[in-house]
Amino acid sequence: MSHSVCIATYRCHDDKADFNKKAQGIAVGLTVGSWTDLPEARKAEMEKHLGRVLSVTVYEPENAAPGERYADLVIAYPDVNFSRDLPALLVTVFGKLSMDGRIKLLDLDFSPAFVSAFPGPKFGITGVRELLGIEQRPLLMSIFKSVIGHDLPNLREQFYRQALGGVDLIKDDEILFENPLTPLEKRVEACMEAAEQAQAETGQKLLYAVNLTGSTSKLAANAKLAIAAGANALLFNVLAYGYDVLHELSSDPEISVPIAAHPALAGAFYPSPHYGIAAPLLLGKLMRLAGADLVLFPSPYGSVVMPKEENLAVQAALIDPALPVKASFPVPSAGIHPGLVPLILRDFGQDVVVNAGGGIHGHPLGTAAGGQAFRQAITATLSGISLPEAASQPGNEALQAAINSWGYKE
Ligand SMILES: CSCCC(=O)C(=O)COP(=O)(O)O
Repeated sequence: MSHSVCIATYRCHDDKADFNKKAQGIAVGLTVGSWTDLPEARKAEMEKHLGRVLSVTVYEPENAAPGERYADLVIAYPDVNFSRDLPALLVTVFGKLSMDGRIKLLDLDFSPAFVSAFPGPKFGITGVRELLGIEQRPLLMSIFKSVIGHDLPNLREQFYRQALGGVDLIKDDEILFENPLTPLEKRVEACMEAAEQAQAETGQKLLYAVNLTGSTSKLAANAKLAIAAGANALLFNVLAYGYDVLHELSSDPEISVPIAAHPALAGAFYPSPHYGIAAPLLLGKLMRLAGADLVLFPSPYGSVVMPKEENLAVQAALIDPALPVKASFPVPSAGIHPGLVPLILRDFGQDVVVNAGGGIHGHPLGTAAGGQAFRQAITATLSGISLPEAASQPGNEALQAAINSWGYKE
Protein backbone atom coordinates (compact mmCIF):
# COMPACT_ATOMS: atom_id res chain seq x y z
CA MET A 1 0.00 0.00 0.00
CA SER A 2 1.53 3.31 -1.02
CA HIS A 3 -0.21 5.69 1.43
CA SER A 4 0.52 6.09 5.10
CA VAL A 5 -2.28 4.38 7.08
CA CYS A 6 -3.45 3.55 10.59
CA ILE A 7 -4.86 0.05 10.95
CA ALA A 8 -7.85 -0.90 13.08
CA THR A 9 -8.71 -4.45 14.16
CA TYR A 10 -12.31 -5.17 15.16
CA ARG A 11 -14.17 -8.19 16.47
CA CYS A 12 -17.65 -8.38 15.07
CA HIS A 13 -20.24 -10.86 16.38
CA ASP A 14 -23.12 -11.74 14.10
CA ASP A 15 -24.96 -15.02 13.55
CA LYS A 16 -25.66 -14.45 9.89
CA ALA A 17 -23.71 -11.50 8.46
CA ASP A 18 -21.55 -11.66 5.36
CA PHE A 19 -18.43 -10.42 7.17
CA ASN A 20 -16.55 -9.57 3.96
CA LYS A 21 -19.41 -7.31 2.94
CA LYS A 22 -19.57 -5.85 6.43
CA ALA A 23 -15.83 -5.06 6.38
CA GLN A 24 -16.08 -3.51 2.93
CA GLY A 25 -19.00 -1.39 4.12
CA ILE A 26 -16.97 -0.12 7.08
CA ALA A 27 -13.85 0.60 4.99
CA VAL A 28 -15.82 2.63 2.48
CA GLY A 29 -18.48 4.06 4.80
CA LEU A 30 -15.96 5.49 7.31
CA THR A 31 -13.81 7.03 4.58
CA VAL A 32 -15.17 8.11 1.21
CA GLY A 33 -18.83 7.25 1.91
CA SER A 34 -19.61 5.46 -1.35
CA TRP A 35 -17.41 3.94 -4.00
CA THR A 36 -19.02 1.75 -6.62
CA ASP A 37 -21.38 4.53 -7.69
CA LEU A 38 -18.56 7.01 -8.30
CA PRO A 39 -17.56 7.93 -11.85
CA GLU A 40 -14.04 6.72 -12.80
CA ALA A 41 -12.51 10.22 -12.76
CA ARG A 42 -13.81 10.84 -9.24
CA LYS A 43 -12.54 7.41 -8.13
CA ALA A 44 -9.05 8.40 -9.21
CA GLU A 45 -9.27 11.55 -7.05
CA MET A 46 -10.74 9.75 -4.05
CA GLU A 47 -8.53 6.67 -4.14
CA LYS A 48 -6.04 8.10 -1.63
CA HIS A 49 -8.88 8.57 0.90
CA LEU A 50 -10.38 5.11 0.55
CA GLY A 51 -10.22 2.67 3.48
CA ARG A 52 -9.03 -0.84 2.62
CA VAL A 53 -9.97 -4.20 4.06
CA LEU A 54 -6.72 -5.99 4.87
CA SER A 55 -8.20 -9.21 6.20
CA VAL A 56 -11.37 -10.89 7.41
CA THR A 57 -11.00 -13.98 9.59
CA VAL A 58 -14.26 -15.76 10.35
CA TYR A 59 -14.68 -17.95 13.46
CA GLU A 60 -17.60 -20.21 12.84
CA PRO A 61 -17.54 -23.31 15.00
CA GLU A 62 -19.62 -26.20 13.67
CA ASN A 63 -23.03 -26.21 15.33
CA ALA A 64 -22.31 -22.70 16.64
CA ALA A 65 -24.75 -21.70 19.35
CA PRO A 66 -26.51 -18.37 18.80
CA GLY A 67 -24.11 -15.54 19.55
CA GLU A 68 -20.91 -17.55 19.00
CA ARG A 69 -20.17 -16.65 15.38
CA TYR A 70 -17.74 -13.80 14.90
CA ALA A 71 -15.04 -12.40 12.64
CA ASP A 72 -11.93 -10.29 13.12
CA LEU A 73 -11.87 -7.48 10.58
CA VAL A 74 -8.66 -5.59 9.83
CA ILE A 75 -9.09 -2.27 8.03
CA ALA A 76 -6.55 0.37 6.99
CA TYR A 77 -7.49 4.05 7.15
CA PRO A 78 -5.43 6.59 5.20
CA ASP A 79 -3.74 9.15 7.47
CA VAL A 80 -4.71 11.85 5.00
CA ASN A 81 -8.31 11.57 6.30
CA PHE A 82 -7.62 12.68 9.86
CA SER A 83 -5.51 15.17 11.75
CA ARG A 84 -2.72 13.80 13.95
CA ASP A 85 -4.65 13.63 17.19
CA LEU A 86 -6.42 10.84 19.04
CA PRO A 87 -9.95 12.29 18.88
CA ALA A 88 -9.72 12.43 15.08
CA LEU A 89 -8.37 8.90 14.81
CA LEU A 90 -10.87 7.42 17.28
CA VAL A 91 -13.87 9.14 15.68
CA THR A 92 -12.72 7.95 12.26
CA VAL A 93 -12.23 4.31 13.16
CA PHE A 94 -14.86 3.85 15.87
CA GLY A 95 -17.11 6.87 16.03
CA LYS A 96 -20.48 5.90 14.59
CA LEU A 97 -19.29 2.33 14.19
CA SER A 98 -19.16 1.84 17.97
CA MET A 99 -22.96 2.06 17.95
CA ASP A 100 -23.53 -0.20 14.96
CA GLY A 101 -24.19 -3.71 16.23
CA ARG A 102 -21.99 -6.10 18.18
CA ILE A 103 -18.57 -4.75 17.30
CA LYS A 104 -15.55 -4.16 19.53
CA LEU A 105 -12.37 -2.25 18.69
CA LEU A 106 -9.52 -4.62 19.56
CA ASP A 107 -6.41 -2.80 18.43
CA LEU A 108 -4.92 0.11 16.51
CA ASP A 109 -1.61 0.16 14.68
CA PHE A 110 -0.47 3.70 14.14
CA SER A 111 1.54 4.85 11.17
CA PRO A 112 5.01 6.27 11.95
CA ALA A 113 3.76 9.66 10.72
CA PHE A 114 0.83 9.58 13.17
CA VAL A 115 2.99 8.48 16.11
CA SER A 116 5.49 11.24 15.38
CA ALA A 117 2.94 13.76 16.72
CA PHE A 118 3.15 12.17 20.19
CA PRO A 119 6.14 12.62 22.50
CA GLY A 120 4.66 9.97 24.84
CA PRO A 121 5.48 9.79 28.55
CA LYS A 122 8.01 12.39 29.72
CA PHE A 123 9.43 10.04 32.34
CA GLY A 124 8.15 6.54 31.79
CA ILE A 125 9.61 3.62 33.72
CA THR A 126 13.22 4.78 33.52
CA GLY A 127 12.43 8.40 34.37
CA VAL A 128 10.30 7.51 37.40
CA ARG A 129 13.04 5.18 38.62
CA GLU A 130 15.59 7.98 38.21
CA LEU A 131 13.46 10.42 40.20
CA LEU A 132 13.22 7.91 43.02
CA GLY A 133 16.79 6.64 42.75
CA ILE A 134 15.61 3.02 42.52
CA GLU A 135 17.20 1.09 39.69
CA GLN A 136 15.53 -2.28 39.71
CA ARG A 137 13.19 -3.33 42.42
CA PRO A 138 9.42 -3.15 41.96
CA LEU A 139 8.01 0.11 43.31
CA LEU A 140 5.36 0.37 46.01
CA MET A 141 2.50 2.85 45.85
CA SER A 142 -0.01 3.61 48.57
CA ILE A 143 -3.46 5.06 47.98
CA PHE A 144 -5.07 7.56 50.31
CA LYS A 145 -8.28 6.05 51.65
CA SER A 146 -11.01 7.89 53.45
CA VAL A 147 -10.23 11.40 52.26
CA ILE A 148 -13.59 13.09 51.85
CA GLY A 149 -14.55 15.22 54.83
CA HIS A 150 -11.02 15.15 56.27
CA ASP A 151 -9.11 18.35 56.98
CA LEU A 152 -5.49 19.18 56.25
CA PRO A 153 -3.97 18.03 59.56
CA ASN A 154 -5.80 14.73 59.21
CA LEU A 155 -4.65 14.24 55.62
CA ARG A 156 -1.10 15.21 56.57
CA GLU A 157 -1.10 12.61 59.32
CA GLN A 158 -2.43 9.93 56.91
CA PHE A 159 0.28 10.87 54.43
CA TYR A 160 2.99 10.69 57.08
CA ARG A 161 1.86 7.23 58.23
CA GLN A 162 1.89 5.94 54.66
CA ALA A 163 5.31 7.44 53.99
CA LEU A 164 6.78 5.91 57.17
CA GLY A 165 5.91 2.46 55.81
CA GLY A 166 8.53 2.86 53.06
CA VAL A 167 6.28 3.38 50.07
CA ASP A 168 7.77 5.00 46.95
CA LEU A 169 4.64 6.76 45.77
CA ILE A 170 1.46 7.95 47.41
CA LYS A 171 -1.54 8.78 45.28
CA ASP A 172 -4.68 10.70 46.08
CA ASP A 173 -7.93 8.85 45.93
CA GLU A 174 -9.40 9.55 42.50
CA ILE A 175 -12.60 10.83 44.13
CA LEU A 176 -10.84 13.65 45.95
CA PHE A 177 -11.72 16.84 44.07
CA GLU A 178 -11.23 20.53 44.81
CA ASN A 179 -12.84 21.14 48.19
CA PRO A 180 -12.68 23.72 50.97
CA LEU A 181 -11.13 21.35 53.55
CA THR A 182 -8.13 20.22 51.49
CA PRO A 183 -7.69 22.61 48.53
CA LEU A 184 -5.09 21.61 45.95
CA GLU A 185 -2.14 23.84 46.85
CA LYS A 186 -2.62 23.55 50.61
CA ARG A 187 -2.95 19.79 50.25
CA VAL A 188 0.28 19.57 48.28
CA GLU A 189 2.11 21.75 50.81
CA ALA A 190 0.88 19.71 53.77
CA CYS A 191 1.66 16.36 52.15
CA MET A 192 5.09 17.36 50.84
CA GLU A 193 5.94 18.63 54.32
CA ALA A 194 4.94 15.21 55.69
CA ALA A 195 7.02 13.58 52.94
CA GLU A 196 10.09 15.54 54.07
CA GLN A 197 9.49 14.63 57.69
CA ALA A 198 9.19 10.94 56.81
CA GLN A 199 12.24 11.10 54.52
CA ALA A 200 14.29 12.41 57.42
CA GLU A 201 13.41 9.18 59.23
CA THR A 202 13.40 6.63 56.42
CA GLY A 203 15.96 8.21 54.08
CA GLN A 204 13.61 7.39 51.25
CA LYS A 205 12.46 9.64 48.40
CA LEU A 206 8.77 9.69 47.59
CA LEU A 207 6.45 10.90 44.83
CA TYR A 208 3.03 12.28 45.71
CA ALA A 209 0.52 12.04 42.84
CA VAL A 210 -2.01 14.72 43.66
CA ASN A 211 -5.35 14.41 41.87
CA LEU A 212 -5.54 16.94 39.04
CA THR A 213 -9.18 17.98 38.76
CA GLY A 214 -11.45 20.83 37.67
CA SER A 215 -12.79 21.97 34.33
CA THR A 216 -10.67 21.07 31.33
CA SER A 217 -9.77 24.69 30.54
CA LYS A 218 -8.19 25.07 34.00
CA LEU A 219 -6.29 21.77 34.23
CA ALA A 220 -2.92 22.96 32.93
CA ALA A 221 -3.04 26.00 35.22
CA ASN A 222 -4.04 23.80 38.17
CA ALA A 223 -1.18 21.40 37.39
CA LYS A 224 1.29 24.30 37.39
CA LEU A 225 -0.11 25.64 40.68
CA ALA A 226 0.29 22.19 42.21
CA ILE A 227 3.86 21.92 40.91
CA ALA A 228 4.68 25.42 42.21
CA ALA A 229 3.36 24.30 45.60
CA GLY A 230 5.77 21.33 45.52
CA ALA A 231 3.84 18.53 43.79
CA ASN A 232 6.23 16.03 42.25
CA ALA A 233 3.61 13.87 40.45
CA LEU A 234 0.00 14.08 39.27
CA LEU A 235 -2.92 11.67 39.22
CA PHE A 236 -5.33 12.11 36.32
CA ASN A 237 -8.73 10.55 35.54
CA VAL A 238 -7.95 10.23 31.84
CA LEU A 239 -11.13 8.64 30.54
CA ALA A 240 -13.39 11.23 32.14
CA TYR A 241 -11.51 13.99 30.28
CA GLY A 242 -10.27 12.23 27.14
CA TYR A 243 -6.89 11.12 25.85
CA ASP A 244 -6.27 14.41 24.12
CA VAL A 245 -6.38 16.25 27.44
CA LEU A 246 -3.72 13.89 28.81
CA HIS A 247 -1.71 14.45 25.63
CA GLU A 248 -1.88 18.23 26.10
CA LEU A 249 -0.84 17.97 29.74
CA SER A 250 1.96 15.49 29.17
CA SER A 251 3.43 17.49 26.30
CA ASP A 252 3.37 20.79 28.21
CA PRO A 253 7.04 21.55 29.02
CA GLU A 254 6.06 23.29 32.27
CA ILE A 255 4.29 20.18 33.56
CA SER A 256 7.55 18.60 34.51
CA VAL A 257 6.36 15.75 36.77
CA PRO A 258 5.19 12.19 36.08
CA ILE A 259 1.48 11.65 35.41
CA ALA A 260 -0.30 8.57 36.76
CA ALA A 261 -3.40 7.64 34.75
CA HIS A 262 -6.35 6.36 36.77
CA PRO A 263 -8.69 3.90 34.95
CA ALA A 264 -11.96 5.34 36.34
CA LEU A 265 -14.77 4.72 33.79
CA ALA A 266 -12.78 2.02 31.99
CA GLY A 267 -15.40 -0.56 32.95
CA ALA A 268 -17.83 1.22 30.65
CA PHE A 269 -15.55 0.37 27.71
CA TYR A 270 -13.61 -2.88 27.92
CA PRO A 271 -15.36 -5.80 29.73
CA SER A 272 -17.94 -6.81 27.11
CA PRO A 273 -16.81 -9.34 24.50
CA HIS A 274 -19.19 -7.66 22.06
CA TYR A 275 -18.87 -3.91 22.52
CA GLY A 276 -16.42 -1.19 23.46
CA ILE A 277 -12.65 -0.97 23.30
CA ALA A 278 -10.32 -3.78 24.36
CA ALA A 279 -8.38 -3.18 27.59
CA PRO A 280 -4.87 -3.45 26.05
CA LEU A 281 -5.76 -0.61 23.69
CA LEU A 282 -7.84 1.44 26.13
CA LEU A 283 -5.54 1.20 29.14
CA GLY A 284 -2.32 0.25 27.37
CA LYS A 285 -1.45 1.65 23.98
CA LEU A 286 -3.63 4.77 24.04
CA MET A 287 -2.68 5.77 27.61
CA ARG A 288 0.99 5.40 26.74
CA LEU A 289 0.78 7.27 23.45
CA ALA A 290 -1.10 10.07 25.20
CA GLY A 291 1.74 10.36 27.72
CA ALA A 292 0.87 8.48 30.92
CA ASP A 293 4.01 7.65 32.92
CA LEU A 294 2.17 5.16 35.11
CA VAL A 295 -1.11 3.41 34.32
CA LEU A 296 -3.40 1.83 36.91
CA PHE A 297 -5.67 -1.07 35.93
CA PRO A 298 -7.55 -3.80 37.76
CA SER A 299 -5.26 -6.76 38.45
CA PRO A 300 -6.21 -10.43 38.00
CA TYR A 301 -5.81 -11.11 41.74
CA GLY A 302 -7.75 -8.62 43.79
CA SER A 303 -11.21 -7.17 44.20
CA VAL A 304 -11.94 -5.67 40.75
CA VAL A 305 -10.76 -8.47 38.53
CA MET A 306 -9.58 -8.31 34.93
CA PRO A 307 -8.66 -11.71 33.44
CA LYS A 308 -4.94 -12.44 33.60
CA GLU A 309 -4.46 -12.79 29.84
CA GLU A 310 -6.00 -9.36 29.30
CA ASN A 311 -3.91 -7.94 32.16
CA LEU A 312 -0.69 -9.17 30.65
CA ALA A 313 -1.75 -7.75 27.29
CA VAL A 314 -2.22 -4.34 28.95
CA GLN A 315 1.28 -4.65 30.42
CA ALA A 316 2.68 -5.70 27.02
CA ALA A 317 1.14 -2.62 25.38
CA LEU A 318 2.63 -0.36 28.07
CA ILE A 319 6.16 -1.61 27.49
CA ASP A 320 6.13 -2.83 23.86
CA PRO A 321 9.44 -1.64 22.30
CA ALA A 322 7.74 -1.37 18.91
CA LEU A 323 6.07 1.87 20.01
CA PRO A 324 8.77 4.56 19.77
CA VAL A 325 7.94 6.34 23.04
CA LYS A 326 9.03 5.63 26.61
CA ALA A 327 7.49 2.61 28.35
CA SER A 328 4.83 3.36 30.98
CA PHE A 329 4.87 1.72 34.41
CA PRO A 330 2.16 -0.95 34.76
CA VAL A 331 0.24 -0.58 38.05
CA PRO A 332 -2.04 -3.62 38.56
CA SER A 333 -4.38 -2.55 41.36
CA ALA A 334 -7.48 -3.07 43.48
CA GLY A 335 -7.71 -5.39 46.46
CA ILE A 336 -3.95 -5.92 46.61
CA HIS A 337 -2.45 -7.13 49.92
CA PRO A 338 1.09 -8.24 50.80
CA GLY A 339 0.24 -11.93 50.32
CA LEU A 340 -0.26 -11.28 46.58
CA VAL A 341 3.22 -9.87 46.00
CA PRO A 342 4.74 -13.20 44.79
CA LEU A 343 2.02 -13.48 42.13
CA ILE A 344 2.44 -9.87 40.99
CA LEU A 345 6.21 -10.20 40.65
CA ARG A 346 5.93 -13.60 38.96
CA ASP A 347 3.51 -12.24 36.35
CA PHE A 348 4.81 -8.69 35.86
CA GLY A 349 8.51 -8.96 36.67
CA GLN A 350 10.35 -6.11 38.38
CA ASP A 351 9.11 -3.22 36.27
CA VAL A 352 5.84 -2.98 38.12
CA VAL A 353 4.29 -0.77 40.76
CA VAL A 354 2.63 -2.75 43.55
CA ASN A 355 -0.30 -0.55 44.54
CA ALA A 356 -2.61 -0.80 47.52
CA GLY A 357 -5.08 1.20 49.54
CA GLY A 358 -7.01 -1.13 51.85
CA GLY A 359 -4.03 -3.53 51.88
CA ILE A 360 -1.97 -0.80 53.56
CA HIS A 361 -4.45 1.12 55.72
CA GLY A 362 -6.26 -2.06 56.79
CA HIS A 363 -3.12 -3.67 58.22
CA PRO A 364 -3.84 -4.87 61.78
CA LEU A 365 -0.79 -2.99 63.14
CA GLY A 366 -1.62 0.25 61.34
CA THR A 367 -0.85 2.10 58.12
CA ALA A 368 2.93 2.31 58.50
CA ALA A 369 3.08 -1.44 59.19
CA GLY A 370 1.00 -1.92 56.01
CA GLY A 371 3.73 -0.36 53.88
CA GLN A 372 6.44 -2.25 55.78
CA ALA A 373 4.66 -5.57 55.19
CA PHE A 374 4.61 -4.91 51.44
CA ARG A 375 8.30 -3.96 51.41
CA GLN A 376 9.15 -7.11 53.37
CA ALA A 377 7.10 -9.19 50.92
CA ILE A 378 8.88 -7.60 47.95
CA THR A 379 12.33 -8.17 49.48
CA ALA A 380 11.51 -11.79 50.32
CA THR A 381 10.12 -12.53 46.86
CA LEU A 382 13.13 -10.98 45.13
CA SER A 383 15.39 -13.15 47.30
CA GLY A 384 13.42 -16.29 46.45
CA ILE A 385 12.20 -16.73 50.02
CA SER A 386 8.61 -17.81 50.57
CA LEU A 387 6.40 -15.35 52.43
CA PRO A 388 5.74 -17.63 55.43
CA GLU A 389 9.47 -18.24 55.82
CA ALA A 390 10.27 -14.51 55.53
CA ALA A 391 7.46 -13.64 57.91
CA SER A 392 8.95 -15.89 60.59
CA GLN A 393 12.25 -13.98 60.54
CA PRO A 394 12.94 -11.32 63.19
CA GLY A 395 12.08 -7.83 61.95
CA ASN A 396 9.32 -9.05 59.62
CA GLU A 397 6.47 -8.92 62.13
CA ALA A 398 4.51 -6.62 59.85
CA LEU A 399 4.55 -9.28 57.10
CA GLN A 400 3.54 -11.96 59.58
CA ALA A 401 0.56 -9.90 60.73
CA ALA A 402 -0.46 -9.23 57.11
CA ILE A 403 -0.35 -12.93 56.23
CA ASN A 404 -2.34 -13.76 59.36
CA SER A 405 -4.99 -11.29 58.19
CA TRP A 406 -5.15 -11.84 54.45
CA GLY A 407 -3.29 -15.06 53.74
CA TYR A 408 -0.87 -15.42 50.84
CA LYS A 409 -0.67 -16.97 47.38
CA GLU A 410 2.39 -18.35 45.63
C1 LIG B 1 -9.51 -0.53 39.70
S1 LIG B 1 -7.85 0.00 39.58
C2 LIG B 1 -7.78 1.44 40.65
C3 LIG B 1 -7.39 1.13 42.02
C4 LIG B 1 -7.70 2.25 42.98
O1 LIG B 1 -7.71 3.40 42.63
C5 LIG B 1 -7.97 1.94 44.35
O2 LIG B 1 -8.34 2.84 45.10
C6 LIG B 1 -7.79 0.56 44.87
O3 LIG B 1 -7.93 0.55 46.27
P1 LIG B 1 -7.73 -0.78 47.08
O4 LIG B 1 -8.16 -0.44 48.50
O5 LIG B 1 -8.59 -1.84 46.49
O6 LIG B 1 -6.28 -1.16 47.03
